Amino acid sequence: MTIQKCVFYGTIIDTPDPLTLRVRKHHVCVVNKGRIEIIEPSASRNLDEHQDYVFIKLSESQFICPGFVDLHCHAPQYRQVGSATEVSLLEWLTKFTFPNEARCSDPSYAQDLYTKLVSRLLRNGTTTAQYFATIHLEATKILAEICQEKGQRAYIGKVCADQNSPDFYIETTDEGVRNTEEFINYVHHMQKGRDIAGTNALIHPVITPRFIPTCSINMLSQLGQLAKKYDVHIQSHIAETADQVAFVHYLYPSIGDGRDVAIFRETGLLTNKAVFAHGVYLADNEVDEMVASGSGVASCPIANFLFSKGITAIEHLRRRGLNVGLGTDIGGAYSSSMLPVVRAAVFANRTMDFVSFDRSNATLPFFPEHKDAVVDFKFAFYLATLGGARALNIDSQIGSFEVGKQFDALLIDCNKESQAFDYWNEDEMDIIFEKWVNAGDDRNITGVWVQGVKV
Ligand SMILES: Nc1nc2[nH]cnc2c(=O)[nH]1
Ligand SMILES: [Zn+2]
Repeated sequence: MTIQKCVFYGTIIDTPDPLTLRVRKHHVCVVNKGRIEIIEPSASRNLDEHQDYVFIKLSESQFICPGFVDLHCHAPQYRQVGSATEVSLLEWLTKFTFPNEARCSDPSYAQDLYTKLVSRLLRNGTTTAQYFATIHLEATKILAEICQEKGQRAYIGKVCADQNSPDFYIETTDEGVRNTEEFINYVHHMQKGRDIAGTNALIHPVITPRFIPTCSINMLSQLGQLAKKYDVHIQSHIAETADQVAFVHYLYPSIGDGRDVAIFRETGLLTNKAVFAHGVYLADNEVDEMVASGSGVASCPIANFLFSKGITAIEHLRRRGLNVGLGTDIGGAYSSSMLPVVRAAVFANRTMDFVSFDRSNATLPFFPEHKDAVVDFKFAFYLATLGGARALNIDSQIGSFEVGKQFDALLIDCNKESQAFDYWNEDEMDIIFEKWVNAGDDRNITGVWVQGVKV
């Protein structure tokens, strides 16, 4: 991997906010040391001064757009993607997922699986991923090394679980906390001296209590202390299914109101660096508390259809001020590409309009009001790029194309022989983009850059 100085010339597309598809035709985007130096209409630019740069002229069917941010992905579950889609969450965990994740006690198994996963996600255009690994320190370090080597921006957590887990896949409180601290130090050490763009490291450690049922309060509190000591990111699951919410209340009825948000708050895990998956069954007062803490939600609409029997009410949450992005939730869900997740977010939120119709007596905790802006393809694309970056607190670095931001980008060609839809060159660029989002796939992704490096 070499650091490239590049000039892209052609169409640049991004979503600076949920309602705006910004299409900049006939522009130059100059990238140096991983960052965007210049974005300007090409007519105003004399390129002579960039003669030592690699010049990439896009054709009429091509554009560049931001790489995807997958906010919630279980790396070991890549082995089971596409299977076990017919059971409830708690059954799925005990029957399929815990035995599968336990296999990562073997480092060579993890090496092979994680190599396949990271290659696949990069091919699918995921330039940033937030990963749950497993309880195993060694395998989690392997995942960090693979992301670094392949050049994917990654937020990685060693999963913590000291209760309500099978004998073959559990750790003591001490092991979980000690190995989390060792992993944080390991990653911080890995990043020393690598800082290609002058600021951001590529790999980041994340404190990762699996979900409240598998963690003692002692473990959660010690993890909260680690989060404070190292000022690092946090991830877990929150308000995902009715069973899970009930289980948490049964375990910890007297900690706050016995619900996820209160317990994360009481244990120091509700911070502005925390991203929680799902958030389907959040009450409005809980949303407001999350907003005040600066934490965010990773909506995983495919998994929500399969497990949650509910929908993350994206626009409702956003309107209250919550940061929301999207996650594949590999492998509770069956897509390893963010494009089907974008489409599912549109479907799920569109569904709210008519599922709620004529159900005046039903209690629908997941969408208390539903007169919100439509989550359309551009809104969902925003969530999968800048929205996710914002939830991770790195929206000043990635997620859209601005001078000074790092260049995490995809080169999309909508006129490939093998692609899944047809190309008409009289279509406007915004239509071509929409068609790719709705009908395209990785066959259209002809280049992927992270921090200005082609990966
Ligand atoms: N979707 C999902 N929910 C969880 N809750 C606890 N663990 C998991 C998991 O692996 N996937
Ligand atoms: Zn998950």
